[in-house]
Amino acid sequence: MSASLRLLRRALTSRPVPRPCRRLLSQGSASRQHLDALVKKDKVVVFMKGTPAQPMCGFSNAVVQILRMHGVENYAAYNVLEDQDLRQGIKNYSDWPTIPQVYLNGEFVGGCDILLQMHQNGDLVNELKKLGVRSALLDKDQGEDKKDKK
Ligand SMILES: N[C@@H](CCC(=O)N[C@@H](CS)C(=O)NCC(=O)O)C(=O)O
Ligand code: FES
Repeated sequence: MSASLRLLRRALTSRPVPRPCRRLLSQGSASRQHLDALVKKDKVVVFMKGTPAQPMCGFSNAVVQILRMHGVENYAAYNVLEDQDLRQGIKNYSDWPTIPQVYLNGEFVGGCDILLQMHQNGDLVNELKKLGVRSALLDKDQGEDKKDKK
């Protein structure tokens, strides 16, 4: 049987093509390409419920407050409550099941528990420093160091 006949027979006899996997083929706000661009566009990116000015969930609020403690106010925040494709898409993208999600320099860092841990163990100050994002806490520590040395 010729190759083209074989293809034709397969097309006629095969079962219906399954629905495309949304995770791989989703378009628009949930496509991997779009999300890749979003997380890389800004040094600090947060996917959250609500906005930094009006968080709609305690977990998202915790991330906003931790960043605020570090003097980080000027970051890209995306409200997943306004876009259900984005809400699911970002979970698929990071393979992390919950919101909020924090990205530093295009890298997924974690949700509010991880950010809190990084805040407590000093990793967040260091990461922000590496990114060239000034941390108010770092400034404060250095100010206190200088005072101590006087
Ligand atoms: N322990 C999590 C708390 C976040 C969490 O549990 N988020 C839930 C409730 S807001 C969530 O995103 N559920 C799925 C959804 O709402 O899409 C963290 O560290 O970020
Ligand atoms: S919206 Fe209910 S716990 Fe976040």
